[in-house]
Amino acid sequence: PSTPLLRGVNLTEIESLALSSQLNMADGHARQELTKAQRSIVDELPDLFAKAAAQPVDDLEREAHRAYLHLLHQHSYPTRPGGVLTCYSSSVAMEILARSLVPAGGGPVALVHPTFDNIPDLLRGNGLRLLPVEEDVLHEGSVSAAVPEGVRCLFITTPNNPTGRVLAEQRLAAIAAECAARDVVLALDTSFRGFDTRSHYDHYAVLRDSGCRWVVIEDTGKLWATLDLKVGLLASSDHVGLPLAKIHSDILLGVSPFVLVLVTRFAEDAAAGGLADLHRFIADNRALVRATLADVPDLAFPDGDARVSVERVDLGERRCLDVWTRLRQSGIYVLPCSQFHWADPARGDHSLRIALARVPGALEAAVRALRAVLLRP
Ligand SMILES: N=C(N)NC[C@@H](O)CC(=O)C(=O)O
Repeated sequence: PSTPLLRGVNLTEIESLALSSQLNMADGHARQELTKAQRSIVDELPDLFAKAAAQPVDDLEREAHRAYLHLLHQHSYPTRPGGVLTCYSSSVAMEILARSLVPAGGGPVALVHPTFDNIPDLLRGNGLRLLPVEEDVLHEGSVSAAVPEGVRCLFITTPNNPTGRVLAEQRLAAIAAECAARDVVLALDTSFRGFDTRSHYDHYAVLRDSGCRWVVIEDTGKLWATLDLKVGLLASSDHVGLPLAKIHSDILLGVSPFVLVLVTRFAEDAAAGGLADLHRFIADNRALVRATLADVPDLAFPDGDARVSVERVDLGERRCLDVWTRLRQSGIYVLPCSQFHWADPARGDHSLRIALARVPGALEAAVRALRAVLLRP
């Protein structure tokens, strides 16, 4: 049986246990130090606050969309009114999408497997049935297998969490064409795309050219240590045929213009070299984890070319719950992977996920403690 003690507990509940720990390597939020350039943005906050108060919020929203999406080379995003809805977080955007799919009727939602469990939880919480689509089926092989028969929507997290796997441009085009032919809504969660330049081809141009009905969820919250001051973006095709704007209005009037201005400034700094620096920072932290654990027997890193801000560790015969529990006794937190395998949790019972957007010193201390636990029988 899967890790019984964590049965019925979701990943976010496990992450919340770690929130006050100095050695929290659990959640995928950005908790590294601010760079010098980012600190100077924070020093400007009083002026940014005044700017946010003075300018029309429509302008600030358009500026934030453009700064963030152009940073990631997404030049063809929809600019029509309501084409990109701004939310407090990507999970709020996810909830709006899930609710909008319900009246559409039709079959289940096909969802990439594994992926972060709040996605299946939000979909199921709205009464939708789910069909898992394994990453290998999604990324390779016949396109018709990637779009199961009778589904109303195909939902893909790319880059995926926790694997970091990125949907290639040609594959996206092929899947989008299949969805167009079968009138299946294609939904992408691209929350981790900031870390991986392989996901910086213009997804919106590919989706637009395919003619399919599509939705994309973006998240500014994973990249910069802005204390979760962030926005989620809910972009959609003009013929998506889902009541996204209506449900969005049920949930919020709008996000804080102050957060919009902050996101714009961080995105501008990222475009001026900050994003490349962040990529190097995450790569160095990934190398630190792998070097520190290099001499531990019966251990592997299954996502060899991952670039996202998390790293999965395959524990061999060891059970993730045992390791997680022993680490927690020292106030150190990582994330067990069972719940990522939302359709078959046992497949995650022998792996952990380590957050990489952390202060290197803290990360090293946590991974050294993990090494000690793994070396002790
Ligand atoms: N709404 C939720 N559940 N938020 C948690 C999520 O942001 C954590 C995450 O995505 C990760 O740890 O990979």
